[in-house]
Amino acid sequence: MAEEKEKVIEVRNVKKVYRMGSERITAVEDVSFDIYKGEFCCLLGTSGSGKSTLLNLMAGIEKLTSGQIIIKGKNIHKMSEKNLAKFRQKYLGFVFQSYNLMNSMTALENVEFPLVFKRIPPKRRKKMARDMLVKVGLKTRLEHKPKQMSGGQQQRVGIARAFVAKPEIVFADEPTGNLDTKTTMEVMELIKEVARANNQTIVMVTHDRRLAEFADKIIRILDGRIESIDLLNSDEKMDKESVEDTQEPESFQEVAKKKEEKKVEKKVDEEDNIQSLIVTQSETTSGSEVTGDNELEETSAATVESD
Ligand SMILES: Nc1ncnc2c1ncn2[C@@H]1O[C@H](COP(=O)(O)OP(=O)(O)OP(=O)(O)O)[C@@H](O)[C@H]1O
Repeated sequence: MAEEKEKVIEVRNVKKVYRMGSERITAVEDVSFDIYKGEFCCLLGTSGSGKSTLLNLMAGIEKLTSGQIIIKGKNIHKMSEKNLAKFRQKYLGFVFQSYNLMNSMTALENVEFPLVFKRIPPKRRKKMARDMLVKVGLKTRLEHKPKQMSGGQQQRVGIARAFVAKPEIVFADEPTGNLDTKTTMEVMELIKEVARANNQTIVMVTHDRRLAEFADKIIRILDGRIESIDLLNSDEKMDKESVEDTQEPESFQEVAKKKEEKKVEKKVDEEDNIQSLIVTQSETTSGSEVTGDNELEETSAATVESD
């Protein structure tokens, strides 16, 4: 719940239309809402409802068709690419379903990443990255590379990376979509706890209404429009009876649970999994900004390694 009523994100009459040949797909239609400092806000909807598009618009990754997105008083879609990139580095953090870690780098180096942009001296940023990894329970995995860690551990590294520079806002797109039920709950608790400790604002996309219950505010998206906005507090959880099922056939968590029940040993090749998901991620996110950020990250990776 927001402790101060400072508006950090204002979404005003936002519309996004994709053009595919002669076809026009309206992914987001006339969406308006506000998010306040310290709020944990969830965009909840079925597959194809437009929630990821909305998140990407809010992060400035996708271009608007019309409307406005104001973050910390700035109309982000009026910024130059360069200023937007700087703005993102200063105020925003990201957690992705596919972790998006650099496979050639250790956990420590991955978490140092955003601190390089902030020009924090190597010794200090190493300490900050280390402290953050300890906080997320990875004290014994500092020198491990992503493929030497489980999915849950990799997502903890992803969370440490997103939060280490203490960004005011963290965007998370299905952050637990690739994890089993137990790890999902641990990761959700972790995100919530870290954000609470620093009064950070979270905007999370999910199709899973159980995960939405971690939020203070649930914005339900249906066919690109807002269906409802619910405010929750810790004592007042969503009335499951009144909540319309999100109609997702089976979440990753449900599948994982069933497999656990049947005592099926599941060995996932993490490296292949991450690579294919990263490809999916880059296929689903469009726009030159994404490419720009990746280039930026590659550049800074070299900086980390050369320090
Ligand atoms: N780059 C694109 N080009 C054309 N249509 C797109 C593009 N990205 C998304 N869409 C369409 O916009 C709509 C909303 O997609 P979006 O990815 O935002 O939904 P979502 O709710 O996040 O779904 P999911 O949970 O499956 O990721 C869908 O109909 C989708 O097919």
